[in-house]
Amino acid sequence: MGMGYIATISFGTNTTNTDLNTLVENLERKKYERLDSSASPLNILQSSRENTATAMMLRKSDHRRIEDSPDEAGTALEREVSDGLAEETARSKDELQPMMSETGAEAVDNAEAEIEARARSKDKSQPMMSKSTGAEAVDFAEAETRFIETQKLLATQSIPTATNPIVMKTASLPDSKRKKILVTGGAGFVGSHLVDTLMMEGHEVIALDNFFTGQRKNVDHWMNHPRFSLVVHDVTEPIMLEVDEIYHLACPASPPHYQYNPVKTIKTSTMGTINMLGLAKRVKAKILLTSTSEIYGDPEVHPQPESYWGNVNTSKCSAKLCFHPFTIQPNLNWFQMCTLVGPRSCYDEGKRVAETMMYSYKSQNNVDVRVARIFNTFGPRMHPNDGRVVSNFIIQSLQNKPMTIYGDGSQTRSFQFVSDLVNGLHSLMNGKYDLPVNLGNPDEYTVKHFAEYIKEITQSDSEISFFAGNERRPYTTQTGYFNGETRVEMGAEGDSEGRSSANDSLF
Ligand SMILES: O=c1ccn([C@@H]2O[C@H](COP(=O)(O)OP(=O)(O)O[C@H]3OC[C@@H](O)[C@H](O)[C@H]3O)[C@@H](O)[C@H]2O)c(=O)[nH]1
Repeated sequence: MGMGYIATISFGTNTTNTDLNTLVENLERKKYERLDSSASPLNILQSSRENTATAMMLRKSDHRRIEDSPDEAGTALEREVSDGLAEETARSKDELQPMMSETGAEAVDNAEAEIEARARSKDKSQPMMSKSTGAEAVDFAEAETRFIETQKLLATQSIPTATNPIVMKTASLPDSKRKKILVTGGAGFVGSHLVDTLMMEGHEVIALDNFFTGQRKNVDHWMNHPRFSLVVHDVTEPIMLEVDEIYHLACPASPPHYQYNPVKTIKTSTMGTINMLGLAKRVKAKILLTSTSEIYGDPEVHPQPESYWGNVNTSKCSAKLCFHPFTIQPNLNWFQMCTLVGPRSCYDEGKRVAETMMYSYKSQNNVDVRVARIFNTFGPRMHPNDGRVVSNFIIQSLQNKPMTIYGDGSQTRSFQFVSDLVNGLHSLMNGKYDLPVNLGNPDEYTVKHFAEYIKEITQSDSEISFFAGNERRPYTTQTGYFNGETRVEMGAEGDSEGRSSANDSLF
């Protein structure tokens, strides 16, 4: 290889029939938990019926805790909480004690302090209540104990909700190892899975989202957790936070979503990235940008290594007349958009600028940067109306509606499972390699083949219909290693800093 690196990462979970089958199940909303592949970090989220039941009961009782009904402190809890719950709580306490994190301990300290303060204020305002009968004093002490137990439980696991029935148990980390991590786009499809991983590792996580495509329900299960914060904010506006790491994911990624408001999309990639880089510079945080395979444009090199310069459309749509369905929208002048610049320009050019910003801040301000170029990704929490090919075909086939192929279906894609992507992002952030890295799957399908495949596994009666379109681009990561490990293939000459060692393991 001529110069520098060719760094290509591939992952252990192939896009197998099993993955696709399970995705179908997800979209049918049958069994969320079965979606996790064995390589997935989510496999430690196994839902235990017992824990779910316990936590749900605790949640119920927690809602009635002391500050919610100060007049009934203790006695209400005593009446409401069943003996079964008391037993479960005691058992949970034993199980969870070794997992207690510093933060958990802090939460308990706070809870104890709060209870003391409330008890003191009760002494002053309602002396009769605390001192009149011994029975009430006992009630209060028991309520206090239960409240502390609840806080301990909260500090080590998520609260199941109707939309997220899985209990997520977290690890504990000492202060020295626990990081404060910002995930922009943290309530989105990929962002929320990343949040899960970081929370389970025991870090303090701030998910920042403007809810354009993200959804609160994706992080609902962390909402009462003492180490989690959700900030509703648009990255195009600056924000002051103190963090150690920034995963900058915020940007609509599905073509219909990012083309819906192209000006907003380009603002998000440019102003949003500047704002996050400014924050990283100020607080000396490491920052990872999620870029895209689309920065390669309509690639003439296939599959694409990171060293490829790309072939981005800078003039016009390549079709004579574009009827790409997602461009025909009421508030979009689709004809004008398709004839002035490439229909994907707002996204692919935006991400190219964002990458340039990352390396400018690195060279000029010494910001520690990482850049991941993400290829087509699917998995749980993908919105049914996401508009990307995987969810479109699955929904259409399940509903026996025509499956919409844009163009002749000869364009190719590789599809990666979301947990593999999250593994890759996490590894990239925690490794030393700081040049752009492709994150995807080397398995390649034509869109037509993929439609037939989905039709077959869903046993659908859908017709496969072809729409006029301008889609030619093939996206597939250049295959490096594909043996179940995350590896990098390196050029023999190494880079400017002298890193070489061919076939080094990256992470
Ligand atoms: O219903 C559909 C949807 C899509 N397609 C086609 O299927 C192919 C894949 O399209 P998708 O909408 O899934 O998305 P793309 O692969 O083009 O980009 C996607 O993956 C790379 C990411 O970086 C991008 O952010 C993401 O949008 C395209 O050729 C598209 O035209 C159809 O034929 N029918």
